[in-house]
Amino acid sequence: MDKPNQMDLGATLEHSRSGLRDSHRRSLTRLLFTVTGTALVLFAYMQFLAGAFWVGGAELLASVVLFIGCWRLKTTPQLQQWIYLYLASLFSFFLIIMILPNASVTAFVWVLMMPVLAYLLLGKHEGLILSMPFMMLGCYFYYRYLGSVDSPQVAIDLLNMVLCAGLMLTFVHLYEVRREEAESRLVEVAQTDGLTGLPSRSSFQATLARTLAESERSGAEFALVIMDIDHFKLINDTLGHVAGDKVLKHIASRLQERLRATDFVGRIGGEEFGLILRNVRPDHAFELMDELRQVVADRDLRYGEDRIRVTASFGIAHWPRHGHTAETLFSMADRSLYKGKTAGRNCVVSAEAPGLLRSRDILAGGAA
Ligand SMILES: Nc1nc2c(ncn2[C@@H]2O[C@H](COP(=O)(O)OP(=O)(O)OP(=O)(O)O)[C@@H](O)[C@H]2O)c(=O)[nH]1
Repeated sequence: MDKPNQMDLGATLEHSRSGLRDSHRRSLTRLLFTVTGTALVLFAYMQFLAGAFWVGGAELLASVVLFIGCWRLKTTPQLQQWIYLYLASLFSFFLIIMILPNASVTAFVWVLMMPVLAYLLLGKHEGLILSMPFMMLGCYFYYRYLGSVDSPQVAIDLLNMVLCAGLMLTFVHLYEVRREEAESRLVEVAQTDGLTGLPSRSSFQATLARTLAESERSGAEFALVIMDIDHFKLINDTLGHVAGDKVLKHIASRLQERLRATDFVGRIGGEEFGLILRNVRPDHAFELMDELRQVVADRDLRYGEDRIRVTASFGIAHWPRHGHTAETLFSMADRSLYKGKTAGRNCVVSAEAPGLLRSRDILAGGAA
């Protein structure tokens, strides 16, 4: 049962990460548009002073487009297209100022800026694909600018440029690879419970929110279950916290073993687990959880000379019958769990209104 949970967690992580990336890239791109637009106004002014009216006019026009873009970038869904358009135009502009008849040698320093901008805004794959051809063209234009490579001094100049550009691209690429790895690791740690390896509370809540949104669209029913180990404090107090930790891991494995591929389980508190059972009717959810309750109660855990046997109580709330929001469903499931605890534990209670649907043991009056 590892796979479905990892898939769900992966999707949740990816969603939150891309959300972060999107807002970060949006503000970074807006900043770059503002800086480039302002710089172009200054360049246009100087071009007008120098009498190059058509170049100045073009730069002024480009700055107007950038300022409009800066405003549009706040909300546009076409962020990627804007970034591509910006980078391709900017890099082309760099190349044009390199091949102008009276080009300054300093124009070629922009070749080194290409990978920095492309990787910042597009990431490692698309950044590499976009910056590499422009950088190669920039180096070629530098070679043309130098004329024939007929002296060691000219060869050194060319080598300086090519080596510097190659190293810049390599280092920016390596940095981005390491940064992405570190980011993935960090998000994974934040979203996973360190003890059981199950998704953490925040990951569970994100999956619940996504499941709710999907169900609102498709109408597919689902159940939210809160499971709590009975008298867990007693295990800690009598056998120690190491034994308590082993029990938590043991329970996490049982839950993962028994659930279906479409279900989701996370550790939402100390000895509390949350389950999302998708596409399930209330009576089936109840039966499934009662089976699980039986499995937990029947399978004991070896701990040195001891054998630990635990039971758990389950509270179920069903969408849409018991609520439409995560808060309502949580509180309904919690209330059912509390009823189960006060009714003797080792039972499943569903938030069925107006009556109370309880597991067979409780109905028979024989809770363990
Ligand atoms: N070993 C261990 N214990 C934990 C962990 N997290 C919480 N606990 C303990 O879990 C216990 C929970 O106790 P209670 O909330 O009183 O619940 P309970 O003893 O299970 O009683 P009922 O829920 O009423 O059946 C506390 O003693 C916590 O210290 C953990 O990660 N490891």
